Amino acid sequence: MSIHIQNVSKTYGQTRVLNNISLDIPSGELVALLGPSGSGKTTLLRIIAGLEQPDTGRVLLSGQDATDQNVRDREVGFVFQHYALFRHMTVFENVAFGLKVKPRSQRPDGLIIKKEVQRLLKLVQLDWAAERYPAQLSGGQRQRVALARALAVQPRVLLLDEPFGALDAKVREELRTWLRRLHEEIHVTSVFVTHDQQEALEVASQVVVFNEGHIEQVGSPETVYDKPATPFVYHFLGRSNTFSARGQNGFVRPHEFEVAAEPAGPDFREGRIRHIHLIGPLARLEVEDVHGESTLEVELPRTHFKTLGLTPQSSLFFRPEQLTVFD
Ligand SMILES: Nc1ncnc2c1ncn2[C@@H]1O[C@H](COP(=O)(O)OP(=O)(O)OP(=O)(O)O)[C@@H](O)[C@H]1O
Repeated sequence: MSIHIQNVSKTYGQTRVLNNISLDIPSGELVALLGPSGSGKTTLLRIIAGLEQPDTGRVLLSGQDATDQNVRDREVGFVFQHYALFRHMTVFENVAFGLKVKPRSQRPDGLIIKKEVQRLLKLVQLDWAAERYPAQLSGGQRQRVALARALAVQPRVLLLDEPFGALDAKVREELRTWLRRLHEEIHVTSVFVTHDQQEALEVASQVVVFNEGHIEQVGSPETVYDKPATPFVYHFLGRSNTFSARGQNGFVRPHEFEVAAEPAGPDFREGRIRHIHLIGPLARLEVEDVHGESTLEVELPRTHFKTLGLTPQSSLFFRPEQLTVFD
């Protein structure tokens, strides 16, 4: 199902939370709403769901105006950060819930419900846990149950609000890959809210970057990272240094420096290493620009770092491989 947001604004008290937002989400996409805390992502998600009304503007689902449509009639599935599973019900009963509470005329019979729940539990790789209670599962497993439960009613769109927000880093990473694969399998239009750049870039087919109630840029993960439309997008998507070269002011990412232990050419600058952080396969260096009086962050593969034989206080020669300049 496609989603069209047209000129949506929303104000709470004195605060304009969404400022004339327009956004088209084609059917079958997996879209990330990415932005800092308070930028309006959740509010937009709730407006798409029908849990919140926009002050102005419209929401079209499959081309039909749904602005005044009830939540129940929109056929959306919801997954929140804090898995709101029923604690007194087994995993099976949790997933079956949405089907069992349907009006009698639409309710599938018991055997069909059973088959459907088994299919969904297989899809989220939890068929072995059907008889367990939520308390007997890990956080990541509970989120997968929540997803299976949301899918049970065959939503036309799946809305996820920081679905992995409460989980630890390793589990988050596993679930990202898992969500992307699941989406490839079921292809339901999905929108998820995150403030984690890595998560958005890894999982989504399209990323929508929010800032203070407006959209800064919409594009594929490659586009928003490689061709940021604004300085805000550039800074939000990764670490950056302010840099001037040949009379131009711009930005350089820490990994975009060419580095050497000796002067290696006329446009190399000299710096002094202040700190060395070894982070897994990377070496992150804090480097004081000898002439510029600024501190820069320089990142290079740890193997390369080793071959240079650098120590704290050594000199380092560097030049940007590219300078990103905004007009
Ligand atoms: N029901 C409400 N009443 C009043 N203010 C609200 C309400 N809901 C949200 N806000 C305010 O609207 C702004 C945007 O909130 P929203 O939850 O959409 O942001 P967000 O980008 O999703 O942030 P986060 O990542 O922290 O959830 C915030 O300043 C928030 O305090």
